[in-house]
Amino acid sequence: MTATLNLPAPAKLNRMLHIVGRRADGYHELQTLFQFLDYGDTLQLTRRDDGDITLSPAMDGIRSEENLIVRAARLLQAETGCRLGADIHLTKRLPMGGGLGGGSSDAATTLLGLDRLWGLGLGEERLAAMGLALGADVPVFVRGRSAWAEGVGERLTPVTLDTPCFVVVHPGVAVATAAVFGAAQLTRDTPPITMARALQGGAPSWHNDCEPTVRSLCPPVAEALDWLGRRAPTMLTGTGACVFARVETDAEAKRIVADLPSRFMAFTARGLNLSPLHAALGR
Ligand SMILES: C[C@@](CO)(OP(=O)(O)O)[C@H](O)COP(=O)(O)OP(=O)(O)OC[C@H]1O[C@@H](n2ccc(N)nc2=O)[C@H](O)[C@@H]1O
Ligand SMILES: Nc1ncnc2c1ncn2[C@@H]1O[C@H](COP(=O)(O)OP(=O)(O)O)[C@@H](O)[C@H]1O
Repeated sequence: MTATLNLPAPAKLNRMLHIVGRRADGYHELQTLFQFLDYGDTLQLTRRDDGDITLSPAMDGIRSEENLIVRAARLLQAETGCRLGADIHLTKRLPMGGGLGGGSSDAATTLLGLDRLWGLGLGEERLAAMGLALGADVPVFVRGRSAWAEGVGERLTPVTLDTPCFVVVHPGVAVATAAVFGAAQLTRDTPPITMARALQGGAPSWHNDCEPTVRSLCPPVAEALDWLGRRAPTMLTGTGACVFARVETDAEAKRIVADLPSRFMAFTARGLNLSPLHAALGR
C-alpha cells in the first residue's frame, strides 16, 4: 500500500451568499453557491505505524492540537479505532481568515487522504458527517463538487457553474467569522429562493449579504472591493477578507494583478466544478 500521498487542499469561493435566518443555537441559516479554485494548500501525508500524528511546519498562532488537520486525523482515529498514524507536512498558501476555506479544506484533505492511506474505505457520507463536526465548510470539500448549500452549509446539492478565471485579492487583514455573524447591522432576513432561481439569474444577479457589514467593520476590505470593483464585477467571498472578480481572459487577470497596490496580495485562479483533491484521488 502507498506510504505517502501528496494531495491538494483547494480554496473555495462563495459565488453568492444569502443569510435567510438564524437557528435557536445562534448559527445563521445560509443559501450559498460554493465553487473550488485550482489554487490552494498542499498536504503530504506519510503513514506511521505507531499511531502518532505530527504536523510540520508549525503554524503561527495555532497550537498543533487545535489545528484542523490534527483534529481531523484524531477524529478519524477515534471514530474507526484505527491504530495507524501519520506525519503531515503542510504547504500553506491560503491566507487564514480569508473566506477561502483554507482550514476547512485542509481538514477535508486530511480526512480523505488518511482514509486512503490507512485503507479505511469509509464512504463520503461518513466522512462528510465527521467533517461537519469540525466545521460548517468541511462537508463541501469532502464532497468535492460545486454545490448549492443550505442550512449552515451542510445541505448540499451538486451544481454545474461556469468556470471563469478569477482574480482574488487579499487586503492583508483577517476577518473573524464570529465578528461578522455577531454584528447588529448584519442582514439576516433575505427571503429564501430556490436553487433554480439562483442559477437562472447567474453571476450578474449574485451578491453576498455579509458584504456591507464587512465593509464597515474592516476598511481594508472596503478598499479592496472598491479597487478591484473599478476593474471587473467584484464580490466578497464568505465573511472575507478576500474579494474576487470574474474576468474574461487570463491576460486580463494578469493585467489587473500587475497593477496591484503593494498593500494588497493577489492571485489568479480558475473556477472548477470538481475539486482537484477528488481528481487527484480518482474519486
Ligand atoms: C459563512 C462561511 C461561508 O463559507 O464563511 P467563511 O468562514 O468561509 O468566510 C462559513 O460557512 C463559515 O463557516 P466556518 O468558518 O466553519 O464557521 P465557524 O468557524 O464554524 O463559525 C465561527 C462563528 O461564526 C458564527 N456562525 C458561523 C457560521 C454560521 N452559519 N452561522 C454563524 O452564526 C458562529 O458564532 C460561530 O461560532
Ligand atoms: N490548518 C488550518 N489552516 C487555517 N486555519 C486553521 C487551520 N486549523 C485551524 N485553523 C483556524 O481556523 C480559522 C479560519 O481559517 P480559514 O479556514 O483559513 O479561514 P476562513 O474560514 O475565513 O476561510 C483560522 O483563523 C485558524 O484559527
